[in-house]
Amino acid sequence: MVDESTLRLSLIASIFVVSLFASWYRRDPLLDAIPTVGFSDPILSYLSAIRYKVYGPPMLKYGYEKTRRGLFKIATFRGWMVLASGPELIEDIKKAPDDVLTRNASLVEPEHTLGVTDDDNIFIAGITRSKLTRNIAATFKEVRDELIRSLDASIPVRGDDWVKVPVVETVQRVVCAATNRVFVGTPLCRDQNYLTMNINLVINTLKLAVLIRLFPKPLKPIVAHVLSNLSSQIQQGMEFIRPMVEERFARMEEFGDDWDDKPNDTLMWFMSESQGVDRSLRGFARRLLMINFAGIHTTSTAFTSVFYRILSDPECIEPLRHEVETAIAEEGWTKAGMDKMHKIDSFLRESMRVNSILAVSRLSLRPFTFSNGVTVPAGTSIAVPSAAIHMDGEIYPNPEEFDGLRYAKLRERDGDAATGHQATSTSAEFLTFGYGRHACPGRFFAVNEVKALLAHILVTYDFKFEEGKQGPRSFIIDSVRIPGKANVMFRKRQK
Ligand code: HEM
Repeated sequence: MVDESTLRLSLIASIFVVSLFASWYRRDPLLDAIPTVGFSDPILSYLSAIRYKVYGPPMLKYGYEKTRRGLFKIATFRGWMVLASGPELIEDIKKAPDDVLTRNASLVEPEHTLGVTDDDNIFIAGITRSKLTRNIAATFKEVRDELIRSLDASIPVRGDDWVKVPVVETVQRVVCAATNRVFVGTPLCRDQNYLTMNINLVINTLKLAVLIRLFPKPLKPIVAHVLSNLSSQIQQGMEFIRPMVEERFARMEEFGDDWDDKPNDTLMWFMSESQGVDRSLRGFARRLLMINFAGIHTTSTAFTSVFYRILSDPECIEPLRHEVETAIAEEGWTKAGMDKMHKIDSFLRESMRVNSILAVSRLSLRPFTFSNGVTVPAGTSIAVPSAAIHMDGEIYPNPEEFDGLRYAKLRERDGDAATGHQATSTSAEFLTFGYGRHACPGRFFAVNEVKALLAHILVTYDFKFEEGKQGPRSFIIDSVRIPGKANVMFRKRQK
């Protein structure tokens, strides 16, 4: 008897083999005009695709240096990826309308993995850009309360003793709780099962996306249907929010747009602003999963990476503490206080600079012609090799050196009016948050949260890597650099 999982695997393997052959046939001569890093031959290009999985950043750097400010292509398991650099070509991508270059078919295949539609995407980005960002100062106190509450539970320091804390898992939980304080409020943001669901969602989605992406478009829904537990995920999300949604709808019915203790959270914004889009419980659950997906893992990764850098260079700790204490003395624990922390901001931006790999990933829905006259066919992945641009010595002096104060010094030189050096600033030369119309709308919230967490840890604890251990090696999952796991020793700060 063949069991069900063997049958599923065989089905997937057969679809995969058929689609590989199909994609060899589908090579478009338009792409021949673009230089290749690795093999151009359709069959050997699969070797390059394997190589790219292991040596992505050096291959991007090689292509960038060979074609400076031009185009090159690399074979990946989902076909050719065209890499564009230089301000003009990046501007071309930025200006292209969504029905020509879409970001929806992005790395995580949101349509298949999270069941997210184009309308959902536009709606979520809009709420993040307007409501979430405008409420950063107003919700700061809640976010900070939740950060502290969650840290206290995860770092049980007593007396002067050191305690060992697994950083990656702890940061994910703390960030998830604090962010969800603004997404769904209390008590749900403290429900450990709810947090676990959202943390696992990222990992499950990434794993599923890696598989789905191996298949051509027509086969993706079939593969997703066979492998995904999407409907049970959404169902779970619905059960968590059902009582809140029912109660809030009842209030809206009774009092209209406003009532005394109307919550100021993302679920409420979703409910109040959703005229013309799906207003079902399922729709709200799906969008909450999506915004958690967009915000939790990204923010935790950004925090963990910069925290490891600070741990690796203990001499920077005192100046950073001093900055926090000065800013808090002037502004208190507020968003204005966070805005005064230029050194912390600079460390975070520098950490994001050195960790970026690919940016502005798009898929061409129609043939797309760059301003240099080169056309790519419909169905081509296009991206910007940020790993190479962020390491270009003409843009960043001593690019290989991690200089935590790089941007703080530039801000001091250029004065406060110069905004281009802040962690949230995007440009064709700093691409961690993307660039243009779709640049991350959650970046202002995320940067503020990372700074609040870092500032609190700096002034509350002493911390160091375990005796004899150093920062763990990061690894790459599909163009995203993930910090490795490590234990960090914490104790109450000794003044
Ligand atoms: C350090 C943390 C974060 C990083 C590094 C990050 C990075 C990104 C990147 C690279 C994009 C794609 C941009 C493009 O393709 O041009 C993006 C899009 C997006 N991000 Fe973030 N993000 C972070 C945090 C957040 C948070 C906290 C939220 C929401 C609470 C969020 C919501 C979104 C949304 C809704 C989009 C889609 C924008 C659109 O399609 O127009 N992100 N983010």
